[in-house]
Amino acid sequence: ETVEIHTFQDALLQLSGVIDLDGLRRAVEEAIGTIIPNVHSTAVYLLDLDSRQLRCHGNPLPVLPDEGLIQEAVSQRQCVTRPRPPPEDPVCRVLQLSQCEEERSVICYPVLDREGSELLAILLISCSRPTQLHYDNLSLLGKHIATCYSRLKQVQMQQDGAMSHAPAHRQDSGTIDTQAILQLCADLYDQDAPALQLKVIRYLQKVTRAECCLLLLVADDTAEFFCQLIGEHVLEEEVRFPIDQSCLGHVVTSKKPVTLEDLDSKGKGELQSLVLHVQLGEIRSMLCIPVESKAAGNIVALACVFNKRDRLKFSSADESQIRTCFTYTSTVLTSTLAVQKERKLKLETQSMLQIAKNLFTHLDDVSVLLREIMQEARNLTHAERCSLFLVDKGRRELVAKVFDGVVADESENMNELRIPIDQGIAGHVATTGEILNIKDAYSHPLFYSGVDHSTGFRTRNILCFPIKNEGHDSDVIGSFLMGDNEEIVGVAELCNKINGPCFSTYDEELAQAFSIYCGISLVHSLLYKKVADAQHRSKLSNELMMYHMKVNEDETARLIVDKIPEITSIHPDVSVFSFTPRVIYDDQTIPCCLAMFEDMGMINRWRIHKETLVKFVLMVKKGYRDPPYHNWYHAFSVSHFCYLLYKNLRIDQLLTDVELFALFVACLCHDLDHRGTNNAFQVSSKSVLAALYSSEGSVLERHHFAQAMCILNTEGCNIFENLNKRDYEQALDLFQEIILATDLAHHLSAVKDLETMAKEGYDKSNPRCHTLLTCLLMTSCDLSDQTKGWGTTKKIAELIYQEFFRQGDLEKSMGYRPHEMMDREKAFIPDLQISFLENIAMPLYRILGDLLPGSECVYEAVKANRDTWMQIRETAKHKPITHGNSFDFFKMLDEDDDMSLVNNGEGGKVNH
Ligand SMILES: Nc1nc2c(ncn2[C@@H]2O[C@@H]3COP(=O)(O)O[C@H]3[C@H]2O)c(=O)[nH]1
Ligand SMILES: [Zn+2]
Repeated sequence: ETVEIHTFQDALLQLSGVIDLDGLRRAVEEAIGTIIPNVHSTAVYLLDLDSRQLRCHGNPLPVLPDEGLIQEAVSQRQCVTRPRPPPEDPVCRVLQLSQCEEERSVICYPVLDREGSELLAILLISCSRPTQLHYDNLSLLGKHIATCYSRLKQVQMQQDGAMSHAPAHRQDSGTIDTQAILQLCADLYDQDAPALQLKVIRYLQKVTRAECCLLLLVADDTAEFFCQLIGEHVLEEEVRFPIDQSCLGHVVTSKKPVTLEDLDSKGKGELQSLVLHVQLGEIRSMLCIPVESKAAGNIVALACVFNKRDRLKFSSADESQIRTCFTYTSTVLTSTLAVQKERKLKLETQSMLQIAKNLFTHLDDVSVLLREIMQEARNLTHAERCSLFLVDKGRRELVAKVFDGVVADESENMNELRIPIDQGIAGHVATTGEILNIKDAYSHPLFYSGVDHSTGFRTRNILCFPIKNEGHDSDVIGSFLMGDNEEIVGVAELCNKINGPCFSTYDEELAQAFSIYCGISLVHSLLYKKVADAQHRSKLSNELMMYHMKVNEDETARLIVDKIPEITSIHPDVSVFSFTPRVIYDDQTIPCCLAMFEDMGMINRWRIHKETLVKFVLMVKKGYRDPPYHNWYHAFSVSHFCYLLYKNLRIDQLLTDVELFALFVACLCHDLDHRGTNNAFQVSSKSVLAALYSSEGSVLERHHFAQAMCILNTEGCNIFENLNKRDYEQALDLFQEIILATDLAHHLSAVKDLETMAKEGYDKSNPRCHTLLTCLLMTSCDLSDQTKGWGTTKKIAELIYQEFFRQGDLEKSMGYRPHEMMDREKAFIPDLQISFLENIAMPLYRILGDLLPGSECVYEAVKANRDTWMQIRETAKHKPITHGNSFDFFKMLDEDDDMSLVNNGEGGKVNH
């Protein structure tokens, strides 16, 4: 697209250089070729200046035929397009169309003069499928043709006049040499504005016999003069200065010429310094003529000629020479300048894009990013050096991050360059937020030459600009608050303009744009670093944890090699509800877990590698700490109860495979890394876990889940790894949901719904029923110690209260008053247990019994334990508690074990 636009622009520029109708015709034909890529043939008829006929030199029909399609367009004075004109239409002959080329359209485009009255040209084009863009470009071309045509007409009229009134080749400065000016026009084909101006300047120097000519161009947008050449000397960097501060400024408004005599000494001085670049010597004479744009009527440039040769003064003849010259050249000049401006803009946009690209590619390294940005800034503004300081809010200092284009090495913090925030030029910019463009550093009151003295560098001029953070969290980086959300995060300094006297307003604009990019990049990069750091830290702590959880390699190897035992070989009663897994020895718990996975068909169903499973279960076991109750034995017995449900109640017919799998794995993991204190304690003691999770509730349960995920994410431990994507996502979601449901608070909030479900019956097609049932089963597993014989129940109560009282003691030491249940001075265990069983456990297993016939015995076992507690309460009433320690109660119970009343023969066997 852009390539086409450029060639079209070039084609239009060609138009301004033509000097006769044939040239115009050729240029137009070429332009049409760039507008419409698939043009087949064209014919351009132009109004002949002498015969006043529309003619096309070299065409089979040199005079425009007045019939058919052409006649239509001419009479309507509008563009006409026909898909397939009949062969007898003369347009076919003009365009040399044969009948076979049927898919071609013919465009007949009339070009009118600028007033819209006279027909100047007819463009005939045969092409396939023209688009709106083509028509728009044709209309643009038409306007250029009209301009060019009127210019040619004027040239011819003057030529005729010159021919008849004056000898053609006299180099007298009083007469206009039309041949020379025509030659100049023909030469103005350059696309490069300085080259073009050079030709005009040489011409003017010659015809006015001036030693030097200067073109001051007007930049409307910034109200500046700019100048790309002085005499024949092309400047490396254009010179710019404000129009209203120049002695020639009023020429722009008055549109009247000015001579040296009209200027005061200050004005003369200004001009003298302007021509310093060329060896001109003292200015003796000068003539300045405003150049007016033909289109808009505003002043587009000033042409100044200096020092007429032979010590003469410039005359009105010189004035008319200059004016005539610009009659023909101003259009070309302005359009070339416009093209050049566009190019410069394009370059700027490209470098900005480059920076934006850098912003993303170097986001991970702030120092590289800063260096890249500053280098780009330095290149664009042609600065010798660049530095960047960041604000250290705490110390109220500026810290050099990039100095003289070199990134400050972070390891050499000792030599870090720091300056007070309110000193020097950088300090001023940092505190005021203003951009400073200092033309002469040593004469500036804020400049501190100390750095120059120590580095040996000589600072001439400085462009210093602030870097602002707009609308970001100021905690991210140390920034200096300016009020109104505007913060200064740093200061950038560019030193010594390379190819010019000082930094221009154009450089200031660039700096402004850079400032924004720098701000965005910095803030984002630092944010990124913060996030990346946090990620690293969490990864590190995870690694550390996993390192300490490292399982015994011999044990792992043995378990992998050994066959998974038959579940019944663990214990013959392993599948009956009354069996308590706590009688299984510690070294048999892992084989038992493997056997349960195997017996439930999960290893096969989920394609779990034996090695992975072994590692996983070992890691889980290691993931438990050793508080009295919430230890690995708890997790193991909870999982065993899940196995019992599967074996005795056929829950696999109510739940999906994934749900069952997730439930069993959740049982194993549900209390991982329990610290023997409850959720309330985490919050009141402001533990790290509370800091992480208290806003979402179920603090411990969230931690148990997070720990479980750490294990799953450990190399070679993910037992879910072979699930397909859908099952995998579902399994993890369920896994989380079930672990979170082990918070008794969650269970209590669901009791109503559970009772309703028990009454209405389980609906396998209702997802809510699935959720409720899995939660119910999970809680049933969690409290399953209560479903065993008295010996277990008694032992568990001992463990639980040991844990509870430890928490109570801790709370007391921290100055809090513990809950009665956790206060060894206040708790009355039989009451508490009866209350727990009646309010929580019995209703729970009641619902289970109602939903799943076959679990009635479970409820009955809980009830029996409750009854035993009631009997004990009666006996205990007659025995006072010693030393105010409730825990001594268990000593008393043990002594009473002889009383066959409470001994069902299991008591002595429970190990854990
Ligand atoms: N008072 C009392 N609470 C129990 C008993 N068994 C389990 N719990 C509580 O029930 C909770 C179930 O979830 P947790 O394992 O996190 O913590 C458990 C204990 O707080 C018990 O025998 N007595
Ligand atoms: Zn538990």
